[in-house]
Amino acid sequence: MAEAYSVFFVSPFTHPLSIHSAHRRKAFSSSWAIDFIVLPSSSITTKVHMLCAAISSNTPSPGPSTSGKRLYKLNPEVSPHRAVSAVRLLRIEQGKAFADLLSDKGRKAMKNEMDYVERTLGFRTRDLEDRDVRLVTDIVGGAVRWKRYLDHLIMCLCNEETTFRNMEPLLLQILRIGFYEILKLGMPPYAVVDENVRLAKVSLRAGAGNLVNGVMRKLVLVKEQDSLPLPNVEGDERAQARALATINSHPVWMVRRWIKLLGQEEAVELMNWNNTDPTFSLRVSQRKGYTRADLVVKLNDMKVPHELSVWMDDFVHVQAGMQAIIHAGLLKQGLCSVLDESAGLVVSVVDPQPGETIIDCCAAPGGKALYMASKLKSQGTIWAVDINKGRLRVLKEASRLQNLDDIINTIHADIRLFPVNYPMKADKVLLDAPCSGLGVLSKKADLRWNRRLEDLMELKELQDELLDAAASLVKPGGVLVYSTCSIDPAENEARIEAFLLRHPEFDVDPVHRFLPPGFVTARGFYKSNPVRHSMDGSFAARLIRSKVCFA
Ligand SMILES: C[S@@+](CC[C@H](N)C(=O)[O-])C[C@H]1O[C@@H](n2cnc3c(N)ncnc32)[C@H](O)[C@@H]1O
Repeated sequence: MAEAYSVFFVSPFTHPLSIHSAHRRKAFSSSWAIDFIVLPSSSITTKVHMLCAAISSNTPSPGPSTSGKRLYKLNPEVSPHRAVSAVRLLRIEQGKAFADLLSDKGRKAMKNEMDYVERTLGFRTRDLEDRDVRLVTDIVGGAVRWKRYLDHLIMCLCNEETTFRNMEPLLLQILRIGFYEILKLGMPPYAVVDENVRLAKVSLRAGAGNLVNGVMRKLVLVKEQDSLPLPNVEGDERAQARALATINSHPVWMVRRWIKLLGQEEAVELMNWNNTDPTFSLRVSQRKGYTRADLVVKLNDMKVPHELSVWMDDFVHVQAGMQAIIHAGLLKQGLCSVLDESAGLVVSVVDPQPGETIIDCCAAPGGKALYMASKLKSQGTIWAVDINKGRLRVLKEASRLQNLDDIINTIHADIRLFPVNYPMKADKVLLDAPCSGLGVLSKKADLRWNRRLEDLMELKELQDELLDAAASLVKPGGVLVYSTCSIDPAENEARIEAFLLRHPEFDVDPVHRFLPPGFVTARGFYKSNPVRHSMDGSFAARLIRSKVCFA
């Protein structure tokens, strides 16, 4: 069993070596601070305790001490990425964290992660290095995406179904991590088993370690024999959907819906896309006098693998290395921003022109508002409205960073009440509506598990209300663009057809002249397909308000 380590504070008046000499072989100096030493708990003899007590009355007890230093329990035998991943997965399951990119966050966030480890597991590990952060990002994102698949295998390999059903949450996370590392990351199986057994033992108890050992060794065996217990895709439509949902780790309702809408082959391709590691696009901030060629030079210097967007002149597609981009400060300096190409194409549909007034009805955190503002070339105004104050603050800060704050005005409001309080009309109105996000499941690992079929129905009502409000802000002859990051027709085409019935003063303006042909539907709407276009799934309809007054 792994040994727990304790960190002892050494009085500034006593040299740590005096404790080293008291316990010569097993003690080593803490890497955090020169006034701490680390000792295996089992070797903390009375002699050491006495020595510690003698050298300083400041020796801290667990928790904050009067000297401001704390007694940490360090476990250097548990790998930091594994402890952090287990605790983060636990917090995601409890609804206390998102499975977002950990590598986006700075050092402070990493320290927070270790604080959670200490609070949850009762010890800290050594600090996370960059490599560990990347591993945590991969493991947390992957274990969340593959949850249904992993749980199915864990359940099959437990002796009793009840063992799985009654499994304590932390133990389940440890098994998910181990299964994911072996099955999807291809890590050396026996090393993974050993490490996960150790984590279960030190964070729970010996019996938990034995269970992890038994279940994971069975996994290694069935994997070697190429006989993973996965369901066959057979039976009626519901049974097939259930099997595909397990194999591809998605909720059954989504699979059934996609098979109905797209057919089985395309539904499986879509699930494969959702399960791949997300890639990102960067938009160059031309307002800062920066060109795509400048950005490419920087990315080459940083050895970040990238490709020029084939669809838009100011976009670069990045396969990996977001951490390096963030650390280099490119986003903070406002030289570029993260924006998926599919969102950029929505702005192409709006086609902002210098001198125009544009209302962005659901603007925060501002990806599209900022891009639209940069296209106005210092002439025109964007009214960026959003109901969420915090997200609006992010938009405001980004507009300042990108020198666009002379164009963008932020307004905190519910767009449904906005026309009453701000009786204005604009040349163009963009409604980027709240939606299910079914087009961005590769980027948002946990979203699939938080969505229900009923959400689509509830969102429809909100989308209709927002559309009615947005329509009243369009001047005669002006343009209304409705967009979502969903691939579901109920939130897209169906909303527009229902809107046109309620608003005969609007007509569809087909988007052919703004987009490459592969993105335009027969009805003249914009639609990106994750599998076909290797970007998020988005939708937009461009509608023109008649110049004639309707009664
Ligand atoms: C899809 S996001 C918008 C993304 C944004 N257009 C961008 O490009 O970054 C939807 C936004 O709608 C906002 N929202 C939801 N209900 C709203 C309402 N009644 N009035 C105004 N904004 C609302 C949410 O706060 C959220 O920021």
